[in-house]
Amino acid sequence: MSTLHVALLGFGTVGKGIYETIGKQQDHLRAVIGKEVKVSTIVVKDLGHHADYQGSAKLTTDMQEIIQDQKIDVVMEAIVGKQPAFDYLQQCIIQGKHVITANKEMFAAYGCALQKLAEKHHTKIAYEATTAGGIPIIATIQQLLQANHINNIQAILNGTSNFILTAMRTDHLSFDKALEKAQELGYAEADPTNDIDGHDAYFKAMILSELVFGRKPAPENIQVTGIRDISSDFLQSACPKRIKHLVTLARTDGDIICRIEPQALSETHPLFAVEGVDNAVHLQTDILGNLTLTGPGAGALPTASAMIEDLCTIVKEEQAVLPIEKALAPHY
Ligand SMILES: NC(=O)C1=CN([C@@H]2O[C@H](COP(=O)(O)OP(=O)(O)OC[C@H]3O[C@@H](n4cnc5c(N)ncnc54)[C@H](OP(=O)(O)O)[C@@H]3O)[C@@H](O)[C@H]2O)C=CC1
Ligand SMILES: N[C@@H](CC=O)C(=O)O
Repeated sequence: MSTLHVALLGFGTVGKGIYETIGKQQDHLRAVIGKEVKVSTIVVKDLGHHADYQGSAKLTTDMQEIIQDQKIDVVMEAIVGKQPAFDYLQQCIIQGKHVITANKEMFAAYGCALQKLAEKHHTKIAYEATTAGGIPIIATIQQLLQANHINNIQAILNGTSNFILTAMRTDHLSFDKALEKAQELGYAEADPTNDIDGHDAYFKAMILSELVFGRKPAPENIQVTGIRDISSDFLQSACPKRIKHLVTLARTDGDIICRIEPQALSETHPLFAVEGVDNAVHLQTDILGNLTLTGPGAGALPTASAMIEDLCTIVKEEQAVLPIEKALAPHY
């Protein structure tokens, strides 16, 4: 049986989740894609953070060990920020490697450029984990858009914010205590201001906008407010409504509008019951009608799930294309 060689970029909450899940799911992966999946190299920033590492993959800080290794088929990226992630992934694609990313900040800025580069080099780029954690929202939208138009999206896209708002309302935790808990559970970003000030939800909204509408909203049509100033008293006073950190993305009169802000939702709203770390995306489509997907929006395993699903899709798409290419090849 042949081997699929995988490299990991990042070995924090998400990187470790991928590594452990690939290890545990070997038999299942072998059955699904017909290959042994081997993580051969892991790139981190500081080896000192990994003194207790005992895995079999090589741990290094030198990205060239991935880029120059011709055996590596797929690079799964889970590091932080736009750079050096964008440069690293460009170099991987140029070397013919497939790329899977969870890095929404980088992908919101450079997703289109990476997709074009991947097309040019006949490689694949997958980004399910960038948006709504483990919910297969990117694959669902890609499937839906073949026949439908989506005109309006309402969503909860930040697990940390939803976790904090829920814990403050139901467990009467202070804002700081709830944030601390979200950090311990691996939900929050390295810099949690991205979560609580709405930047993380903004990155995800931009990724959805490019996918659904083919472009981002004009800057004057984007409004972002986080949850930093919300108090327990305010949450209680809104009852029986619930305050949710809501993303609204809509096409109106040729413009795309994006609003990200706390809103009081009544019991009949499709996102009213989305609690804790869960995310949800409510789509209004022209043919299907309304569709709501809900599920874990952050954390090691939901994110690993999204990235390993991407891995399987990439391998299966390759396997489907190869026989066609062979059949189309000239016979001499
Ligand atoms: N946590 C979550 O629930 C989710 C996270 N994401 C995204 O996944 C990515 C990773 O998140 P998470 O695992 O939580 O973050 P962590 O902070 O837990 O881990 C980040 C990892 O990236 C490594 N790293 C950072 N900068 C560099 C660099 N310049 N070169 C090489 N390695 C680097 C760190 O190395 P070292 O260990 O040496 O410090 C660490 O291993 C982020 O982009 C995040 O937005 C997406 C969906 C969900
Ligand atoms: N920090 C993010 C992690 C997943 O994208 C969140 O809380 O949603």
